[in-house]
Amino acid sequence: MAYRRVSSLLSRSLSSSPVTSLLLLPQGRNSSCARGLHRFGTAVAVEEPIKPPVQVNQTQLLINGQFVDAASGKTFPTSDPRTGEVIASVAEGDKEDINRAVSAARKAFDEGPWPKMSPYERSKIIYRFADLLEKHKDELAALEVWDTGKPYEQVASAEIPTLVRLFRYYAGWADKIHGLTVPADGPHHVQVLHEPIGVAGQIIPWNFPLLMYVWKVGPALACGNTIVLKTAEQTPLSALYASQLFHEAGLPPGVLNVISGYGPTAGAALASHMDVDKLAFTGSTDTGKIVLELAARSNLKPVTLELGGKSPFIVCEDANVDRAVELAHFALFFNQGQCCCAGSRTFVHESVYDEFIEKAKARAMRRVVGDPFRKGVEQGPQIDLEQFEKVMNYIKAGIECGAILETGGERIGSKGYYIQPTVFTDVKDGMPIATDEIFGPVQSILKFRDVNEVIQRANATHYGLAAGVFTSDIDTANTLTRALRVGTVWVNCFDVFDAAIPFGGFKMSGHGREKGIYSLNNYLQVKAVVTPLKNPAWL
Ligand SMILES: NC(=O)c1ccc[n+]([C@@H]2O[C@H](COP(=O)([O-])OP(=O)(O)OC[C@H]3O[C@@H](n4cnc5c(N)ncnc54)[C@H](O)[C@@H]3O)[C@@H](O)[C@H]2O)c1
Repeated sequence: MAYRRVSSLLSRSLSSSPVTSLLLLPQGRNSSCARGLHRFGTAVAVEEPIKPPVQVNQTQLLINGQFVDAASGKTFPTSDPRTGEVIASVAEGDKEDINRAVSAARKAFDEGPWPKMSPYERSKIIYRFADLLEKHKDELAALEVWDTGKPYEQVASAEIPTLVRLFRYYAGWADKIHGLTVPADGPHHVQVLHEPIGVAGQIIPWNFPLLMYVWKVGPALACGNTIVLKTAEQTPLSALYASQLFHEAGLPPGVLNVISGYGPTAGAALASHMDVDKLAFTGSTDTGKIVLELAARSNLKPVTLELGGKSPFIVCEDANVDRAVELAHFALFFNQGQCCCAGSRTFVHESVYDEFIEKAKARAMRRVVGDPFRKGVEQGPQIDLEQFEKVMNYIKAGIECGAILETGGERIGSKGYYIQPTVFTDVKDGMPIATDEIFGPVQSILKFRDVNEVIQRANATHYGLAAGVFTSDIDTANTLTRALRVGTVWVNCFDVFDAAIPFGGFKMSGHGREKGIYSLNNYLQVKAVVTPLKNPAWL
């Protein structure tokens, strides 16, 4: 996912010349290669990794305002996706640590001061935290890049500013949340109070550790809740660093507890905890089903789910092909293809198909892959060996199913998890690369004939997270935006994320919406208070 800043980076790249002059182009391209036989050489990824300009200072669990070891004393490694080498050993939270964190959050909720504090005081603490994030943006960006492998420029110029903006957005909400009075039949005064829901359990994935952190923590704290957050085991570092800053900003102990650890232990303990009042989960659809069941089998806590996707990106016949190619490329390859809303089914109208695929292939071959700390790099490594192997298996499946491998398809180097930007054409709807979430730099291009056909094919999936529509015809745009069964449609743009725009899925892409005014409802209880009136309701 990206943000306004990413879109502005993109608009810049759309209007500027291609990045062929940058270093780190994939080497060894053979211009005489026939379709399907292009090979990227060893390239940049094998160079000596750049030393990250930051130290890891915080690896313990955050419980009740203190950094502590896991009760078991266990640790687990977090690794550098550029090399697979260990960055740090991190305290491994499990059920007992979740219990400790939930009781700290419970006490902080029941006894205060956070939910009982004036909303303006809460707002000021969140604003102070946003200022501290800005002050420490370089360390934060470096930690995020080291732990995730995403390009430094993306994190520094898009993700951190978005993180700060989102916390300011939620700081602004804190003192504007209020209930209603409603008219009732008869002499009754009816107030509808919007109260914090209580202790929020939150589980986040590894693809956007800091942005998932603010999507969860921002609205929950603005509404006056307390939190136990379980980070992804692949990327525990940035949330610990940020949460330390939150306490420097004045967050009371116990309000935000952060547990690093694995899903089936720490995550499952949180989802099934009897004292957690609400669960918010972002991750895969399979794990979403598990946590929903755990929530139901324990205390029926309400659950919001932000899950996977297989989003269509539809290029219509009237499209400016150059712009469509660039946008479709961005929609898929951004963040190494590791986006829940990646435009991973590129539907192209038959009248522009041939031109589109030649240009899409050329664009993928120009993609700059390398050490994410190096300036100008567009694509770093995949997050870990498991994801790397998953993506490589999908590439193999694409070839075996008869799709045409236009470019890419191989690992770059022998260290770390770099994969060549890969483009398949002649993809058919039933192929695994057209049905499954690959979560990697693999573009699948499908041909279509008319709008009704592409609507039916685009909707023929269990997912419903997002879609891109590229057309200059207002009627086509209106038809598609209404017909597509997804939570977000981007028309002639993609990955435009803004604090105020709700995000979430139809169908098996999830329940509920994050960001915007809708995200507050996830963290509020509605209480009706009815008192008799001596006089009629309206005098
Ligand atoms: N819709 C969105 O907003 C959005 C955003 C980002 C990522 N995602 C999705 O996330 C997935 C990638 O992330 P991932 O591989 O980390 O997903 P994942 O489901 O494997 O893990 C997500 C989180 O769930 C935890 N978890 C795993 N098993 C668990 C269990 N049994 N009980 C409780 N918690 C458990 C993990 O430790 C991690 O913190 C993709 O499918 C992607 O589409 C969705």
